[in-house]
Amino acid sequence: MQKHVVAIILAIVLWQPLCQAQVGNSLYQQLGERAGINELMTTFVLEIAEDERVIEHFRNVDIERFHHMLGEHLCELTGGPCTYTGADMVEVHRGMAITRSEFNAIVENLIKAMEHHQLPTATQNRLLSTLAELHGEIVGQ
Ligand code: HEM
Repeated sequence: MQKHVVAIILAIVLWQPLCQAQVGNSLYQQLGERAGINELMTTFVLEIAEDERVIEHFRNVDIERFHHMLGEHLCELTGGPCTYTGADMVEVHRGMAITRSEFNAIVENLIKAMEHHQLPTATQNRLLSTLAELHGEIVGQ
């Protein structure tokens, strides 16, 4: 009996730092911090540029600013040490009448970019679910 108690206490003591390490492992870190996000956004923007389904929206966009703002936004959103200085999501997408299919096309582009950078599936899913929460602020505005 005493052996079991010791084993349980040992398991708890050993398990705790493991759990704490996971909490510290932010999505920002999993994406490779600012440099990783920057590279991911470069590939993402290139994917968008080749996508006939959405390219019309980006015809007159300052791509350099767009790329920078995307990175800043993602950095803040994933727990990184950044302050997003761009426009509010509803405000910037207002009047674009973005459809669900267009939103899905953008998500597909992001998945392609994440695959290109060989991000683990768990990291990809974490990012996708974070962005899915923005759906209502972007589609149909
Ligand atoms: C989760 C999905 C999305 C996120 C997180 C997102 C985020 C952003 C961010 C951070 C900006 C920069 C704002 C600024 O310059 O101040 C932006 C701009 C823009 N977004 Fe999105 N966006 C998303 C989906 C979409 C979709 C689906 C489309 C169209 C198919 C789209 C079209 C645009 C365009 C055209 C701009 C440039 C606006 C301009 O500079 O005038 N976005 N978006």
